[in-house]
Amino acid sequence: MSFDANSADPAQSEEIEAAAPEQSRIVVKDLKYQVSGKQVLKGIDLEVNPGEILCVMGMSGCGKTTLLHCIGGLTRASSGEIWIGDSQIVGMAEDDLNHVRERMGMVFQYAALFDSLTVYENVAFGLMRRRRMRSKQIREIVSEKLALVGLPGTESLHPSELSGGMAKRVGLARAIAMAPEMLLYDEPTSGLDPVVASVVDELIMQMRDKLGVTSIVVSHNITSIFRISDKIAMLHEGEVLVYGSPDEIKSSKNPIVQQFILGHSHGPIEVAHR
Ligand SMILES: Nc1ncnc2c1ncn2[C@@H]1O[C@H](COP(=O)(O)OP(=O)(O)OP(=O)(O)O)[C@@H](O)[C@H]1O
Repeated sequence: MSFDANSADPAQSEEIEAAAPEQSRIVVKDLKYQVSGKQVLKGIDLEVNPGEILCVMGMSGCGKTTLLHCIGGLTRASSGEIWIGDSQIVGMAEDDLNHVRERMGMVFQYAALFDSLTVYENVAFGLMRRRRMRSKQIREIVSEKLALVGLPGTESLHPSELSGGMAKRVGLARAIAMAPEMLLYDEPTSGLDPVVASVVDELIMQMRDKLGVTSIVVSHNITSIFRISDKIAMLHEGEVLVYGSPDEIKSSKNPIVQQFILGHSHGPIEVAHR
């Protein structure tokens, strides 16, 4: 599978070139989220440099998805700051937040496709709503993105005809069709066999390497995390337990970190060096 950034739609390429890299820096300061009397996020501090991949790992229920949804503007944090470039989105008015959301793509844990729509209509959904594009142009983008995720020619299928892995990849095609500056992934490889998981890993890295996309990936997949990340944060009970490069995390002396890595790894951990 290959990806040719030059073959991307010209309108999209212009948009990417126009986007200042600093505008895709993500900074989280003392972020708190409380719901039903429970303090889910207890003061998170994180930073993702433009064009880097941050992987967020941690035990089930530690707050990873909540953090991702706060950053993506889907969940309103209780307090603290989230900077997307020079926009601080905690407490931001809905209209302004919509503009920031348009710069981010979300890949959801369960694909979140519309069951009544075809694959084509699912991937084209955002393009038809947000851009004044000719239908020929939309068809070309959809076909290009489906090929990119390894699903060429699946336009006419319905979600019920897709395997879980295919549905995830359609979800990814839908997110990248919008040429986002930032991509937020929730468990992009869960439920996928190792071969398809490594294809998804490659795609995430291609989005960084070819298009400079800034990414946050919530994952339990240790092999994948150490393969793709520039930085890793481990959350524990709503707090950042450790944050650093893959090498730093791998050599952390923290027993919770070591236990998590060993318990979730299915072989030797390879740290990729760019
Ligand atoms: N709207 C909500 N109402 C009540 N509890 C919530 C809500 N949102 C999150 N929580 C609670 O916050 C905690 C963290 O949830 P979250 O989904 O962020 O965890 P996670 O680390 O992503 O877990 P997993 O790895 O299992 O997906 C959980 O205990 C969850 O039940």
